[in-house]
Amino acid sequence: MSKEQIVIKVDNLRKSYGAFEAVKGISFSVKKGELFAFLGTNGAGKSTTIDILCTLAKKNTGDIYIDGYKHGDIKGNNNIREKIGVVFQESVLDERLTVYENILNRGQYYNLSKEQIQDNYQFVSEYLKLDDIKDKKYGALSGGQRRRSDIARAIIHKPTILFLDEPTTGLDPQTRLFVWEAIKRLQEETNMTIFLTTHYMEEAAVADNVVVIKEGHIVAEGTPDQLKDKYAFDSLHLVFKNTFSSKQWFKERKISYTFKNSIYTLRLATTIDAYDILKKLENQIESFEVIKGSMDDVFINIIEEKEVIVL
Ligand SMILES: Nc1ncnc2c1ncn2[C@@H]1O[C@H](COP(=O)(O)OP(=O)(O)OP(=O)(O)O)[C@@H](O)[C@H]1O
Repeated sequence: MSKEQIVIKVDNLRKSYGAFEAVKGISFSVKKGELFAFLGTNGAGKSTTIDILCTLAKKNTGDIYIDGYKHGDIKGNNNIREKIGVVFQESVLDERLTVYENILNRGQYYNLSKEQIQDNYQFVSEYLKLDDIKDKKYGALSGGQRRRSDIARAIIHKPTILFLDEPTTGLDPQTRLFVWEAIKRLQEETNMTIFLTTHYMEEAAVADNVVVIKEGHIVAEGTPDQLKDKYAFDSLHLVFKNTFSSKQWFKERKISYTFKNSIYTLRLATTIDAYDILKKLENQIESFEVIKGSMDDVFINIIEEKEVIVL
């Protein structure tokens, strides 16, 4: 299937809790097979939006299409549930059952045949490496093992779209990497669309597309590179030898900088521009560091409403 096919289309979605409007008319679309990162500060409206898309909560107004099905009526919502898998922040597996039993039960919920469930189990077990935990009770698992089981359960019916609400929060770095690699493999090898919320910007940095919401409004969207161009910058940090009159040097050349804790910071259009400056100053420098603009900068600058002007 074409990468350009739209699998999620949201138009002017609104959701209120009583008098409080949590989602204030957002519109966006997600293409088939992409890793889509839905970002925002705590309370921005991410979980509310996911709950609505997954048919677990009602919207107030707005049009939503998921994998071609219209969201909102019973038939459309039932069709949508067949096409999606969801991993919530809080686990929904039965603590008293084994991993295998939990996943099998879920397969039965989708009316899959025994053979189909077995085939699909092999598929999810390979991606989430379930062999060593298959017969363990879910309640006895570590946080990382639970996450692997949660994801496996969510994809036992091989959905078109997998919704992941902060899938790696609370995991140690090694487990986080393991879970993350499984998610990326699912996307790349099976063309599953991944709809992700995360507070880890290094995960957002490898997304195909990013939407950032703040207080229920979309405040930025684009590819990570597009967002970096607009909201982040590369910089050069310089520490000079005591003998060098650095401020005078910059003033004469009309170069802007910030100065803090003996470090001069210069904004760069690209990291290569550091080379020219370093060559001119090579005998005066005590130390230097070239720093690439990151998704952390992007997120902070978007939330603080600072667009970056490269000097
Ligand atoms: N059931 C509810 N009743 C009333 N207000 C709610 C309810 N659920 C969420 N809210 C409010 O709606 C807003 C959006 O919440 P939501 O959980 O969607 O944010 P979020 O972006 O997912 O945050 P987090 O990153 O902390 O998970 C918040 O102000 C929250 O307090």
